[in-house]
Amino acid sequence: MLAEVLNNVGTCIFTKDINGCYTYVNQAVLDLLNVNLAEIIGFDDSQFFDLALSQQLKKNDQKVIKEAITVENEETNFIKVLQETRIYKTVKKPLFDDKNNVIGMCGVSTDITAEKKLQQIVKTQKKLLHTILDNVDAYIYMKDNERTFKYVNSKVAELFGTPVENIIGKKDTEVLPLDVAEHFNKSDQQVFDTGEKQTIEETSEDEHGNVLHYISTKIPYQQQGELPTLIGFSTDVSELYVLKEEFKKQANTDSLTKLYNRRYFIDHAEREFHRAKRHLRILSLIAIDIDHFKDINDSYGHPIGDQVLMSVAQCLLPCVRQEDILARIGGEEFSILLPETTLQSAKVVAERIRLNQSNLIIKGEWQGEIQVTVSIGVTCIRFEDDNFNDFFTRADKALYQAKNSGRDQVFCW
Ligand SMILES: Nc1nc2c(ncn2[C@@H]2O[C@H](COP(=O)(O)OP(=O)(O)OP(=O)(O)O)[C@@H](O)[C@H]2O)c(=O)[nH]1
Repeated sequence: MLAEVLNNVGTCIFTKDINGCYTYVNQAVLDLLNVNLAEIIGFDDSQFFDLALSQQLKKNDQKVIKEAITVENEETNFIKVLQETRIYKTVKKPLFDDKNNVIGMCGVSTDITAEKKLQQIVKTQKKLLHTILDNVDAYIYMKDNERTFKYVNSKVAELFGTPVENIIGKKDTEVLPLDVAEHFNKSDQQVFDTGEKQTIEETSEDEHGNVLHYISTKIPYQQQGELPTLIGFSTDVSELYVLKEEFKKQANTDSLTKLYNRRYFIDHAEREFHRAKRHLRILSLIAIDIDHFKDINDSYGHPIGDQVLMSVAQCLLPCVRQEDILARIGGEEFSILLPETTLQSAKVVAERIRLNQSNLIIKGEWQGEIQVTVSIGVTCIRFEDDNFNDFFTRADKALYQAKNSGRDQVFCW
C-alpha cells in the first residue's frame, strides 16, 4: 500500500546504504533514470551520472551518514535519458537501526527546474524594470490610501535626500515637510475619491527656496487583499514653467518701454470694465499722448525718439499705484486703467503726470536737452456705457479735446 503511494508521487524518493548504494527507489526515480529495479538496487550514483556529479552526490550523502544530520541541497543533475540539466531540491536524512547506528540515508528530491526558471525570469524582469524606472526622467512612486510609500524610484530618493529603504514603508508626513506632504496629498485624495486618473500641476521648494513645478499623473492601482494604492509619475517642468512665464511676459510686454502692451491692456481693461459694471464699482481711464512727437523724430532721428519714449515711460511709472495698469497703447500713446478711482482722483493723477512730464529733462549722447509735454484725456465709467469701447473711446475723445485746446493739458469727459 505504502509502496503504491510512493510510486504514484512525482517526487523522487530513495534510500541508500552507508556506501551510497541504492536500497530502495520509487517509480519516479526509475522513470527518471530509465532503469528497472534490478538495474539500480545495489548500485551507486557512478552508474547513472558522470564522475564529477556522482562524486558531488556521494560527498553530500557521506555528510548525512557520517555526521548523522539532515542536509538540504539544491542539486543540479544532468539526466542522461532526458539529455538535459534539471535542478532538484533534495532533502537527505540519516536512517538509524534500533541501536541508533546510522545504517544509511533516505532522500527526497523534488524537481524545481520550472520554478527556478520562473524565478530567474522574474529576477531578470525585475532588474530590467528597476533599470528603466531608475533611469527614466520622472519621479515614480506608489502610495496607499493611508499615505504610506510602497515604492519610490531612485530619483524620488535623490529628491527627498534619503535612500529608497528609508522611504518605503513610511508615510509621506514622515519623510516630507508637513506642508509639502499636505499639498501632494490633496491630489492623492482625488485619485482615491474618484478612482480615476488625475493629471495636475504641483509645486514644491528646493533647499534654496526655489519653487519647483511638476506635472503629475496619478493613477489608481488596486491589488487583491491590499489597501487602495496609487502610482504617481511626476515630471519636473520647472525650466519649462520659467520659459512659459517668460513667453507670457514677453507676449504682454512692449519691447521698447517694458510697459504692458496694447493687447494686455485691452484684455485686462475689458475684464475690469465688465467686473466694474457687474459689481457697480468705479473705474477710470487716462489716455496720454506726447505732443508733437513727430518733431522729435524729425529733429533727432528715430533712435533718439525711442530713448525719449523710454524716458517718458519711466517718468509715468511712479505716478501709478500697484493696482493700476499702465501700458503703451501705440507709438507715442499710453493708457492707465485705475480701478476704484473717481473721475476727480483720476484727474489729480493726470495733472501730476502732465506736470512731471513737462519738468522732465531728457539727456543723452546728443547735443542739448529734450523736453516734452503730454496731452491727457480722462474719463470714468458711466451707467450708460454698453461696452468697453464706449468707455475707451470717450477717453480718446477727451485726449483729442486736450490736443485741440492747445496741448500740455488734461481734459476730462
Ligand atoms: N521713435 C519712435 N517714433 C515713433 C514710434 N511709434 C510712432 N512713432 C512716431 O510718433 C510720431 C507720431 O506723430 P503724430 O501722430 O503726427 O503726432 P505728434 O507729432 O505727436 O503730434 P500730436 O500728437 O498731434 O501732438 C510719428 O512720427 C511716428 O513715426 C516709435 O516706436 N519710436
